[in-house]
Amino acid sequence: MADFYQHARLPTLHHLATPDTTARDAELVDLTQDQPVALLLPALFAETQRPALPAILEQVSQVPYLNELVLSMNGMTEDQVPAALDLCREATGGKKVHLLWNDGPALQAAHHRLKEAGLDGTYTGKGANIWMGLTYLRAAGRSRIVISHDTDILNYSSSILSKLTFPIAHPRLGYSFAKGYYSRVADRLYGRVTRLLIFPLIQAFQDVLGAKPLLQHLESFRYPLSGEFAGDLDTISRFSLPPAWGLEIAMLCESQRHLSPAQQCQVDLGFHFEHRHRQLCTAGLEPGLVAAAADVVRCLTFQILRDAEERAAESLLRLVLERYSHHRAPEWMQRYEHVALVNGLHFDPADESFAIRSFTEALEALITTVAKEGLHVPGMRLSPAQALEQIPGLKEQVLAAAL
Ligand SMILES: O=C(O)[C@H](O)COP(=O)(O)O
Repeated sequence: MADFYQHARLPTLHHLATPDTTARDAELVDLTQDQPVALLLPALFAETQRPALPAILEQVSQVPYLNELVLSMNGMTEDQVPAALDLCREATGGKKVHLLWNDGPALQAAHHRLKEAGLDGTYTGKGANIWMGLTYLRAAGRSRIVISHDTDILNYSSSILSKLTFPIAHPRLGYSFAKGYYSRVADRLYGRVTRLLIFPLIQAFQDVLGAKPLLQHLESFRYPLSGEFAGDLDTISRFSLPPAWGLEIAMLCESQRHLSPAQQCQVDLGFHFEHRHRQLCTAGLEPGLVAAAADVVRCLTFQILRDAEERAAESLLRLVLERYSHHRAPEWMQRYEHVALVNGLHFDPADESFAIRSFTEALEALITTVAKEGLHVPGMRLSPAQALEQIPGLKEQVLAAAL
C-alpha cells in the first residue's frame, strides 16, 4: 500500500512489510541491553476513565524491552490520584511505573522554582507533561532511549513501540530522533488541523519567505502534529519545549536546530490512527480543536519569525494569512476532496470550509495579539537538561515528587 518515496532532506522509513513480532521484540531486548528504554506517556486524568489508555497500558505491560514507564499527568485532583496509581499497577503487570502528578503540590513547587529562576508562563498542558517527564527521566538516569505517544489511540498496537525504538536502538540505523507518521481516516479524512491548517500554512509561509531551511525541514514531515516520537534521551532533553499544544511543532524545530538531517528520520507507523475527535469549537469544559490549533500556530509562527522585528512580523503574518486563506487552504481542501472521492470516502465541503474559516479567524486573532504584545510563546522554557544544570535542587525535587 505505501510507496517508498524519499524526501530530499529527511530519511523516511516506510512500512512495507510486517516483521515477526516475537523475533523483533527479542532483537530489541538484545539491542537495548546497554541502552534501556523508557516510555513516557502524557495524559489528562480524564484519559484514565476512557477506554483507550487502560487498553494501551495492558499492551505495554507485555513489551519485553521496556525498562520503565512514566505517566506524566495533569487535570487530576488529590482524590483521583489513587485511581491513577491503581490503573498503572494493575495494567502494567509489575513493570517499573512512575506517576508524575503535574498539578499536585510537589511538582507545583518544582514549577515555582522554575518561575523563581525567571521562566514565565503557564505550567499545564501536554507540552508541560512531556517537559517534566523528560526532566524526571534525565534526573533519574536509568534509561537512555525515550519513546512517547498519545494516550487516546483507539486502535493501538504495541508495534508502534518497536517501530519507534528500532531506528534509535539499532547501531546500523543510529538515529537520535524518530518521528512517527500515519493517516487519520475513518469513513472520512480526519487530521483536520494537519491537513487544512498546518500543511497549507507551511506552504503559505514558503510563498512569502521563500524556501528557508526550517520551512523545508517542517515540510518534509508527513504528519508534523503526530504525538509519536522516540529519541536518544540525552538529545531530546536538550530541546526547548512549550507547555501546551505547540509541543510537536517546537520539537521538530528543535530537531532541526540540534541535529543534522542524517541524525533524524520519520517512521511510518503503518496504520490509520483512530482517536477521539474533538469538536472544532470549544463546548463546555473541553477546549475545541481551534483553540489547540491557535496554540500550534502561535508556536509555529514564533519559530519561523523569531528573528523578525515586531512590525515586520505583523506585516509578514498578514501576507501569510492572505496566501493561506485565499490560495493554499482552498487548494489543499480541493486536493483532499479528490483524495476522498477516489477512495469513496464521505466528504463534506461545508465542514471543511468551516474549519478553514475557523483557522483563518485564529490566524487573524494571532495577528492582533502580535500587534499588541509582540511575538512570543507563553512558557517557552529552558530545556530539561539546561534546567537541571542551572537550577539548584531541581533534580532532587523532581525525583522526590514521582509517585
Ligand atoms: O491531527 C490533527 O490534525 C488534529 O489532532 C485533529 O485531528 P482529527 O481531525 O483527527 O480529530
